[in-house]
Amino acid sequence: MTKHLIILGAGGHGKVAADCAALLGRYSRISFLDALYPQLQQTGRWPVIGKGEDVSQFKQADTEFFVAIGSNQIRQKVTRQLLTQDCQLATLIHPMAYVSQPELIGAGTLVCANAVVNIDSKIGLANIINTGSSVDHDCVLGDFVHIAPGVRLAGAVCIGESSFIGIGSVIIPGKIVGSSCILGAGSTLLTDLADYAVAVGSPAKVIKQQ
Ligand SMILES: CC(=O)SCCNC(=O)CCNC(=O)[C@H](O)C(C)(C)COP(=O)(O)OP(=O)(O)OC[C@H]1O[C@@H](n2cnc3c(N)ncnc32)[C@H](O)[C@@H]1OP(=O)(O)O
Repeated sequence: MTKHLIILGAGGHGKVAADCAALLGRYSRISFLDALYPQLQQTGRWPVIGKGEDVSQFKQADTEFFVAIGSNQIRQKVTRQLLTQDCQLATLIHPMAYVSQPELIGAGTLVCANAVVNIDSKIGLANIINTGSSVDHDCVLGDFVHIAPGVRLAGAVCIGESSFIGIGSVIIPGKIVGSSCILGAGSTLLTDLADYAVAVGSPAKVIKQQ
């Protein structure tokens, strides 16, 4: 337990990531970088030690980084910047989550408490599989996807890059959601969604294109 975890983004989602990381017992230190530093010195029980642009200053052989930014677009940008700088990304799977094949979870992803990722489901880079959500068998999630708390993805659902599936929504088996889509809170998706669609309701209807 000698590694230092540095989390970018000291908001609520960052604290959830730190709480998960602390339970894993892999890290001797957990710290944050945030744009509000130096005014912001602490979040939860963890120190804020610099700004996001200070990454190179803190990069050591024993350091892992985690991007805790809810916006899929900003998380994508910051994650790509870290990869360009050869930073090691942490993958955080809460000890109370069930993940059938951890090797199919992309780097930089957080799987929160009580989430389930069932057999043969593949999760891309820097996803958020939020609290109590389930991704059933044979799903394929692209990079930078956010599955909000309590979502239910049935078997063989595909979600394109940077799409957001809102809290408590449901997608029936085999449906395909394009890239950069938004499915509103509490929706039930019975059809495929084209790229950039925003859909809401039960059954979900497209209300606009992003
Ligand atoms: C731990 C965490 O907190 S993780 C974060 C979880 N957060 C979420 O899940 C947020 C989900 N967000 C939503 O559902 C939002 O309402 C969005 C993104 C779908 C739409 O937001 P906006 O683009 O601002 O749309 P807006 O609020 O203007 O609504 C547009 C119309 O869609 C309707 N609408 C919006 N969301 C929904 C919804 N979830 N279900 C049904 N109808 C909806 C509105 O009532 C409105 O209808 P009207 O035109 O007849 O008045």
